[in-house]
Amino acid sequence: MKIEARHMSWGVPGRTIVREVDLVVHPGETVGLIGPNGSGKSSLLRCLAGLRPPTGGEVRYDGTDIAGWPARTRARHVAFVEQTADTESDLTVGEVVMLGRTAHGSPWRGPNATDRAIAAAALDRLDLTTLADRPWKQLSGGERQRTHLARALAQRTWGLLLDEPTNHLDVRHQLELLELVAATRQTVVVALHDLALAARYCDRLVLLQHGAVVADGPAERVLTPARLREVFEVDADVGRDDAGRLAVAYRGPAR
Ligand SMILES: Nc1ncnc2c1ncn2[C@@H]1O[C@H](COP(=O)(O)OP(=O)(O)OP(=O)(O)O)[C@@H](O)[C@H]1O
Repeated sequence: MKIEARHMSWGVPGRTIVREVDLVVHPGETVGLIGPNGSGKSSLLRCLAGLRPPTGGEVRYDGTDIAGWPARTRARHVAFVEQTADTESDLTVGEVVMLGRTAHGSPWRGPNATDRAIAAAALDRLDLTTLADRPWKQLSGGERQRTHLARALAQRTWGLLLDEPTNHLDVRHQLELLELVAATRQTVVVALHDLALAARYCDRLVLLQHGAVVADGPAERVLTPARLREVFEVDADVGRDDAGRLAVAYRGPAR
């Protein structure tokens, strides 16, 4: 599925937060959304998910403007894992993952055998099978984050939008999650703070500054020392490690 923003803006009264973004994410592509705190990554993802109607321009799925689409229709196209998740629910991990099937079933019946099999596979993929019966609110931050990704996978959509999915994860789970994301045939937009991981696992990087796209392309073109200084306000060396992967070494905050 192709996900597109066309001259898309979003804001609150008196303030434009996402500015005339033009973005095309091709079917199967993994695009990394990077930018400093407050640059508009979460806001843009919420617009792409259809949770915030743009104040200008359009969001399109496979060329169709999604304005006015019911939530259930959107949920059959795109799964969204937000940065902050509710902690008050009494559901078990398995039940949270089963929520991913809601958009596919009839509201008058519970999950069927197919739903159960899909949810079990998603739990297994995120290494959560042994936690399936645990109350979700008792989990650690990283376990909760993996549960939300499992819920999103159980949704079986062609689009996947992820807002900093690695921020609570230990190193092994970060790498496993990003390998999974990079390997999926889904169209993915993932906001990431770790620039080296973004460079390694994404096909392309889109850099936001003050709500506008200031660079869009392969990591080696986007992550230049000059741009890291200008946008992230850090002095950094960008090179290649022994395996040929892009490496970013920070010297410190720009002075
Ligand atoms: N509903 C809102 N009302 C007012 N301001 C908002 C609203 N949502 C976001 N903002 C502001 O818009 C800016 C962009 O926020 P957003 O969360 O999109 O940034 P971000 O790039 O995801 O940041 P971070 O890296 O810190 O998660 C911030 O200054 C934020 O305070």
